[in-house]
Amino acid sequence: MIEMMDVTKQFGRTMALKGITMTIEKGQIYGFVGPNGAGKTTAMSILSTLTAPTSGMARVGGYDCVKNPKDVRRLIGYMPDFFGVYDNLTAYEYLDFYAESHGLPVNERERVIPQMLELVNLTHKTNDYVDMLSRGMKQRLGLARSLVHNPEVLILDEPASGLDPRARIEMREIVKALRDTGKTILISSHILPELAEMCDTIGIIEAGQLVAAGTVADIDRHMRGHRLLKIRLLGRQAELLTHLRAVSSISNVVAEDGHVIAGFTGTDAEQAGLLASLLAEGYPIIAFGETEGNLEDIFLEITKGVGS
Ligand SMILES: Nc1ncnc2c1ncn2[C@@H]1O[C@H](COP(=O)(O)OP(=O)(O)OP(=O)(O)O)[C@@H](O)[C@H]1O
Repeated sequence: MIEMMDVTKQFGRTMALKGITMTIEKGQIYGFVGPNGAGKTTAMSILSTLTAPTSGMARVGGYDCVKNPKDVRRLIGYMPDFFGVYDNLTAYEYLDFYAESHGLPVNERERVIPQMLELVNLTHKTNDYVDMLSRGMKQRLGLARSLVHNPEVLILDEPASGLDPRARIEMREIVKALRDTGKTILISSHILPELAEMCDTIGIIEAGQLVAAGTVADIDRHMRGHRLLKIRLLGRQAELLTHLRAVSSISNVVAEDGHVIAGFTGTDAEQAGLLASLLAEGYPIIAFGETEGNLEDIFLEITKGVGS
């Protein structure tokens, strides 16, 4: 349903995208995760036909985003990360304005808009002015706006940004409900565990490149052989940090909550050897093992903070 083939985008001297290739099947929910400036918004705005790629090809529903933008726009609902709202319109009028601009006739608008307001839990705000709504409500109204023409594909750029935990959960539940209606969804977020729960596939993007993509389990597998060791000891922590930083199979050594965490690329036997050597050096170790990589750890391991 969504395809990008070696897409690049250059803004002046900045290469915002350096060759992104990805496919999203119909009915899938795909999560883009990446640090600030990674290129998520740029990729989404290319798919939404608002930005032309410098090279490569982007298609939605088989239509080329550059050659057939009207066909693409009919198929997609785009919720940008920042969107203006009109101060002197009510929630109903706001949606009516967008529905009309999509060419929906009056009777259709009268049918659809209350449904959209209900979907995003804003029925009670139907006649309230948009600028009086809370941030979470405005985000939900923005989502409703992207849905008024019943698009098959949704492109949601950080729909939960700036929301409190309850509003995030509400937004997540709405996105899941939309997934259950069979829509294909591309969503970006910094909220990694939420994406893991919602998405079929996660793409980790950094400095304009897709550095890993697959199911959460795939990405985890990709990271095997790059396990995280967690060591707890009674003293000599600073000394251990220096010691580990000099070991070639170890990277990213940090002290965290009374533990030492280190990336390790060695084999099981080498891991056993490392423990034996640390004990032989007299380090007072009380726990030594691998930590379960959650999505947050995996993300931090894969991305090194380039370009953020
Ligand atoms: N219109 C533009 N003109 C110049 N540079 C741009 C423009 N839009 C984006 N960029 C640059 O392209 C890079 C990617 O930006 P983009 O907004 O796509 O990242 P992002 O992953 O969405 O980040 P964030 O999480 O902060 O929204 C950044 O270096 C940004 O400064």
